[in-house]
Amino acid sequence: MPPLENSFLKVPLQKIVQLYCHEIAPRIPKNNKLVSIGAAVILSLVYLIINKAKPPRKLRHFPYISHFSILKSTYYKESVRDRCQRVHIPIVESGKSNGLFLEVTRNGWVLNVANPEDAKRVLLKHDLFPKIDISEERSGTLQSKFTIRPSMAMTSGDQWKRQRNIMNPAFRRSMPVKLFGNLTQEMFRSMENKGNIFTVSDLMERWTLDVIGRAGFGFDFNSIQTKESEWVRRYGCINRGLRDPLFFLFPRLDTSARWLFTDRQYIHEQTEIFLNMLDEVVEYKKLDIKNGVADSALDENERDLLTLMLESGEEGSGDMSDYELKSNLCGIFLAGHDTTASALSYAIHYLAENQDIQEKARQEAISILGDKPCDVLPSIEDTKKMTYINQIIKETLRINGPVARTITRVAREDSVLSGVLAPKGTLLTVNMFDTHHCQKIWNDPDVFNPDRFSENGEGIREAGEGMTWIPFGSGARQCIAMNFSLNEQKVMLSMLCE
Ligand code: HEM
Repeated sequence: MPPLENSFLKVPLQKIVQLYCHEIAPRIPKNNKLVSIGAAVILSLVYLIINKAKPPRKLRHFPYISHFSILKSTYYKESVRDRCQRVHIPIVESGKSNGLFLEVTRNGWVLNVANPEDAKRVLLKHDLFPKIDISEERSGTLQSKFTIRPSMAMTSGDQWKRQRNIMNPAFRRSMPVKLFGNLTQEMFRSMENKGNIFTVSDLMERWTLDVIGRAGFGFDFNSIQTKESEWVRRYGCINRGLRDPLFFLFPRLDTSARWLFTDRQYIHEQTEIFLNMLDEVVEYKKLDIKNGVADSALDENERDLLTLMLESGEEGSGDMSDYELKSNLCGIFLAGHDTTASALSYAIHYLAENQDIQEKARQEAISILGDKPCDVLPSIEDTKKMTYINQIIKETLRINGPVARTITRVAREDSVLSGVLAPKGTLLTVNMFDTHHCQKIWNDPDVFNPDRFSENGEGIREAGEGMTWIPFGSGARQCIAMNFSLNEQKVMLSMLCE
């Protein structure tokens, strides 16, 4: 199938030879060997570059997006979402692609899967489509120190299964709604006396950082109170380092050439300090459990995830080394901080834009929490009653979910998707953003409408043939903290609306 943009890339070798023989060679002065060889070399190079810009032969039956389009996107600093909207959606809706198309990434050509039926196949068959292993290629980088192996989110097969078995019970038991509520109150208090103008995304980032520190391993970043605290600065510095596109695209710069970048060296030092702090926290938690004093004053669902994970290991769910534990804490941090902060910021944005929806949400919050002048902390039972606020959260995650596509998978065998062969070794990603914005699935996909998720709304089709609403992925590798995050959001939004 032809490329979807820039047909100049479709240049077969034959054409290049013809071009040389008919157009260039006759114009070269006779016996000028140097010019002839030079022209031939330049043309061969052009051919090689152009050919490199195409997917490998075994994948060329899929439509593909050219390198040029990626370069353009990078040049204009387009966000992943804007890029999906501008480039992907027309392809997905064109009818030519069946929601399957190739795009080049730093891992190579990746098949984007943006139709619900194939998404279901890829996500449910996680043994056939495991996550790719980038640990070796990224070894020694900041990314590998903080996020990659051996954390559960980045492993596959038995290593993943063993860790998930330990973490599942911990996430099932943990639902610290009191903590969410207390921190929301703390946020309201911190807003008093600070004028009337706030940057919502900043507030949400600080709130979710405190939530994840306390709920993750009982550590108080104190970010709501002050941005200047030592640990907030340190974590901010690491986060900045992880997002730096230069080192992300060229991992070698982060290892053998790091000596050239003093700021990068500083970020690595800060990361080491952060990781040492986690080592100490794990040590203390283990001692507390041994001495029987771990969070004993708290309700079961309010205890931190690290304690619950350690207990779950002791109760026979399996073993996790200290290194794995630490790496999972980092994973929980990264997966759980910005995601929920972004989801909440967008929810608040849509509520501000749609006053009628905001009023309906407020009425629901009042009917559940009451209308007293003081803040009421929602209980787990209360969050279950928040049907309309839940619809708002689901619609926000559909229209602007924080995770646009899954981590890259690899086909372990020849597989057939929508009747087309994806040979063994094909890299794939399920593109949630595209699925969530496809007109074939959703009416007016760019309109914010929480009623899609009412009892008879179109969003309920997710339970049907394929997977149409998948902001948390699906199957065995679905986000382990989906309920945790949904309740976190319900507590914040209901208290804010009330
Ligand atoms: C709105 C909030 C969130 C969204 C939209 C979200 C989305 C996702 C998605 C799409 C995946 C699957 C990725 C894939 O299949 O490649 C995932 C996995 C994961 N998420 Fe979340 N997430 C959210 C919040 C959280 C929070 C709060 C935590 C931790 C407290 C968390 C921890 C994880 C972990 C550990 C995994 C890996 C699961 C596994 O591989 O078995 N996420 N998340």
